[in-house]
Amino acid sequence: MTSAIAVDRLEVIFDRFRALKGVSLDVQQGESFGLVGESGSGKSTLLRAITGLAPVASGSITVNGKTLGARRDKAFYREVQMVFQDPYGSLHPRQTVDRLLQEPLAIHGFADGEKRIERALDEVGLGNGFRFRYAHQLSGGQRQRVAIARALILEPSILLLDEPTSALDASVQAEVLNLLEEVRRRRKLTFLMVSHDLAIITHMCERLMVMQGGEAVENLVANDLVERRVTKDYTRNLLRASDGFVRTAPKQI
Ligand SMILES: Nc1ncnc2c1ncn2[C@@H]1O[C@H](COP(=O)(O)OP(=O)(O)OP(=O)(O)O)[C@@H](O)[C@H]1O
Repeated sequence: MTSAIAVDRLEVIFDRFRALKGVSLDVQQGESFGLVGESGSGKSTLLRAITGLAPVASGSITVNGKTLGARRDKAFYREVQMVFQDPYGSLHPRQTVDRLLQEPLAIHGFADGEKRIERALDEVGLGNGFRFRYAHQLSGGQRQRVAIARALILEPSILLLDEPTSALDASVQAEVLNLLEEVRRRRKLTFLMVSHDLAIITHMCERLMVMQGGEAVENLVANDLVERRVTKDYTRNLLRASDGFVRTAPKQI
């Protein structure tokens, strides 16, 4: 089967700083894959490199069988969409939900906007009643639902999720994670998801990669984390650091 995302020996260099030092990754179509690691390990940089927002020095990125060049074209954004951590920063507060959803449709020249907007709002559990509200009138969870609707409206096959719930309260977090999981099942999406919360990764992802200092430390299946079957001290320390995850995970998510 063609991989959804194949990253091969990717190097990202900011000025002289090597943020990614030859990282390789293979995510199957329909799979949910997690990236974990301490702050600064390069998780977001990897997502940003895939979307063309980080300076790739060498290596390759292949999406659904197509190796990407330096620029991302419109076709790429129909396949791959990103959801960011902060729904306050990623949505313009003085725009209506309708306007926020119209924007990608206009860029991509879709004629069936009405239908798509209704479907997307419905799918994220907001409904048409939210359509003419302003982003600043929404709660954090509602905003993140709008951000998800905006990502889905072009019907991508891959979502890159960068800490999509870490700015939300715990109860809202669980709702948004459940929504993402439902959407993934329904649309058979591929997820590549960054989280510092190992509980979230073990619940949402089938496999994961542990990163440190711009390198891959180890690749695991989610159950390895649950059963603490890890080979590297670094991963063991990550597990220890997120000790609460074992106690709270099963109920909350
Ligand atoms: N635009 C940039 N210019 C210079 N350095 C950058 C830039 N973006 C990221 N970096 C550096 O690259 C390294 C990796 O950053 P990245 O944001 O990918 O880490 P992360 O694992 O996602 O961390 P966090 O969990 O804190 O978000 C860090 O040392 C960061 O300072």
